[in-house]
Amino acid sequence: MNSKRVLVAYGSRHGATAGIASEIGKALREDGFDAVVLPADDVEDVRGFDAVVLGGSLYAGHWSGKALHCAERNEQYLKHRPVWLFSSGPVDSSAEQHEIPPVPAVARQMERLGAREHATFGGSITASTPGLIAKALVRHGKGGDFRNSERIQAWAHHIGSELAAAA
Ligand SMILES: Cc1cc2nc3c(=O)[nH]c(=O)nc-3n(C[C@H](O)[C@H](O)[C@H](O)COP(=O)(O)O)c2cc1C
Repeated sequence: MNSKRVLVAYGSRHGATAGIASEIGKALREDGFDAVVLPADDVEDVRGFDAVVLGGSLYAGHWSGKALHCAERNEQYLKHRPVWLFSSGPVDSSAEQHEIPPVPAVARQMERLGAREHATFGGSITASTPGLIAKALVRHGKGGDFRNSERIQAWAHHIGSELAAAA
């Protein structure tokens, strides 16, 4: 067991991003890290962690406010730790086809925190997603679960290898 503690925090409205965070946490635990997965709202202090992965879902071109506030609240400590950011959203295969850059607020956080990398993962809208827009999208055949476990796990193991190399 690697003694490094890694926080995987997420801002999610309906659980899709929480699922991605949980896969990242699982992959990091497989790599021997002590990975803890928490909703971004519950993160009060990151000082107990050696590294942080923070992600949020995209709505109308904006990153989750929960993830953004978590980054802002903890800025002074995140700056001194290795940080990775991710976004989740596209309900199509675009995230598989090309790299989707961070939206402007996330790009600013990358800069402020000196974050190592950003990744965009596909999102999910299914019949159980609440909200009129989500329901309409599903009705018109535009829903689906585009979270790609293989890609999520590969990114998490890549983070794990960077952290192990820095040991
Ligand atoms: C009203 C609405 C607006 C959305 N806007 C975006 C968007 O601007 N960009 C994007 O990539 N995905 C967008 N999505 C897709 C969501 O980001 C996707 O469903 C995501 O997996 C939701 O994650 P969550 O359940 O963790 O909140 C939108 C979804 C809805 C319902």
